[in-house]
Amino acid sequence: MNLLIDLGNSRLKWAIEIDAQIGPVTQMDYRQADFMHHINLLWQLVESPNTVAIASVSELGVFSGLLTLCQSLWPQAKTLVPKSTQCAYGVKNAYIQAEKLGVDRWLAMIAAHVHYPGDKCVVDCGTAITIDALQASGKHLGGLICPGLNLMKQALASNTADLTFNAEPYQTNLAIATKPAIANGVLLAATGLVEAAIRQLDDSYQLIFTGGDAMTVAEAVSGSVLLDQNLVLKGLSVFCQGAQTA
Ligand SMILES: Nc1ncnc2c1ncn2[C@@H]1O[C@H](COP(=O)(O)OP(=O)(O)O)[C@@H](O)[C@H]1O
Ligand SMILES: CC(C)(COP(=O)(O)O)[C@@H](O)C(=O)NCCC(=O)O
Ligand SMILES: [K+]
Repeated sequence: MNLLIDLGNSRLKWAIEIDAQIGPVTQMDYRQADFMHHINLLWQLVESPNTVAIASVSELGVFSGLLTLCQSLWPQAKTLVPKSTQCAYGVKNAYIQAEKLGVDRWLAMIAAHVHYPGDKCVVDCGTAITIDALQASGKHLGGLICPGLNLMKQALASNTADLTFNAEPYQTNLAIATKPAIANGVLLAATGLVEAAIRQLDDSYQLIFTGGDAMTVAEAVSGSVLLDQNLVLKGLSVFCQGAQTA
């Protein structure tokens, strides 16, 4: 049994994996004041995992706090902290400095390569939206980064006098009031980015969406899309299996 932990810039996602099957995913806001207490209570109910695998693109403090907690709860567990490298599990990193690629992007690409055949374009709609093109062979062609939906709305709210953050439903029509104008504007910024990226690629590339806003953005993108909410956790699972057979 393994514990898989994905620490993004907004949320912590974790799940138990048994025999390469990932169980229900728990999502938590780690910026809440009682977060450490809360996760401690939840993890006390988890029987000792063989491996704890952590992917973090978040602040070092949160990551090391979680690592310390895991080590105190399950001292026998092996800790796995995958890093982006030039090549792993058949995927070849396009970055000039391989280690600079976000490890969540790296894990999502590895999972996409292992679980889906053919050329693909992985779109992670989290705090940031990231896009990575990957040939069927595993060759990464490169990627793009832009602010995610929440971040775009926050940027407007923080840098203008009259705009406020809102939770208006996302639609694609032209709006006749401020709140939907913002919501629909940021959604179309995201879909426009994805559609512009996919236009640079051959028709063979399949879009695969993951991340908290995957459904929202995928629904508004034209063409065929696949949705897999757990690509980063699935990438961690690949690393756990690899470490067990190594
Ligand atoms: N309950 C929620 N709490 C926080 N963000 C949410 C929630 N539901 C959807 N979201 C959206 O999901 C995004 C975070 O997605 P996620 O994949 O968890 O990001 P990250 O990996 O960067 O932490 C937020 O920017 C927000 O737009
Ligand atoms: C681009 C990211 C901020 C995305 O983070 P997320 O939205 O998943 O929290 C993260 O993958 C990161 O910090 N990457 C390092 C820079 C890069 O990938 O080029
Ligand atoms: K992420």
